[in-house]
Amino acid sequence: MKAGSMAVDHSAASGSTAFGHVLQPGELDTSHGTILYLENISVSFDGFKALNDLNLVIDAGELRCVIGPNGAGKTTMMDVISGKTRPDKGKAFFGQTIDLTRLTEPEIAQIGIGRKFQKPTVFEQHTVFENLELAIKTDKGVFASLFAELDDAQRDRIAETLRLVQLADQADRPAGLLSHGQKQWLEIGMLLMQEPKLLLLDEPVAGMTDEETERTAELFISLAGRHSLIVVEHDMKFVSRIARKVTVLHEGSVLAEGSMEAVQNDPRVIEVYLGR
Ligand SMILES: Nc1ncnc2c1ncn2[C@@H]1O[C@H](COP(=O)(O)OP(=O)(O)OP(=O)(O)O)[C@@H](O)[C@H]1O
Repeated sequence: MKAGSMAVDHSAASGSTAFGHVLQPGELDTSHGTILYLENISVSFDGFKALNDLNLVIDAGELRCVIGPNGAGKTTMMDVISGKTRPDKGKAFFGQTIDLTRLTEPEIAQIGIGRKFQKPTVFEQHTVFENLELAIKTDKGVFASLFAELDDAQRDRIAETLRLVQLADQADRPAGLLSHGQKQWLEIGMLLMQEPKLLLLDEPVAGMTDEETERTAELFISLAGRHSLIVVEHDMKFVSRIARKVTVLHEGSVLAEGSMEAVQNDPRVIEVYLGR
């Protein structure tokens, strides 16, 4: 059967893209160019609105920086996207069709949203290579995973990821001996083994040296396009280095959005955040 006719046969049930690829139910549909769509999201904690009618649209392949003062709602926003916190109201869609508010945290990780928290959580006793190996085979226990044979494709993927996160020369070292920055890259590598479409990165360069920060900037720029990234960060030098579009949160909603230059010169942003 030709691809075109398949698209016609199944589109009513599962949707088809502009290029005739047939989407299975639950598969990510970014055919309209959007990977994440948040509309009027509100989250309250004991009556306090941590998010207040938040709207955010992220394009497929985009690298978006999110900044804002302490308590602006950045972490809460990441919690909503990753399923850790349920919004009181609003819409949250991954691609055109996947309603994130109906999925659990593990289901959201499974469909391709990978989250990296501020503190690295690698397996310190295991080597860098083994950490990536474990990340590939999360369905098995640690010991079963280490004794199961990797196939050639999996070995190639680990080698490619090691190169990408600049740890190829550290592959056989225990992860516990890595620098703080290297541990962060390893954890990003572990996330990449899951082939996420969207990466949520919470203060990724906190505690890094200037050189590590610069290498992280290069890494994120190289990941954009193939992945979409949302980076929450207070380090403005880093944000200026990687930013295409910046979203400024304040009191649970978007205060400003645009190029780094535009938000830096926005008097409202200067007043609540950058001028402090
Ligand atoms: N589980 C919770 N219970 C009660 N209040 C909460 C909870 N989580 C967050 N908050 C409050 O919601 C507001 C937003 O917090 P959030 O952590 O999202 O801000 P943030 O922008 O990430 O800040 P920071 O830059 O300091 O990390 C804060 O006032 C915080 O105290």
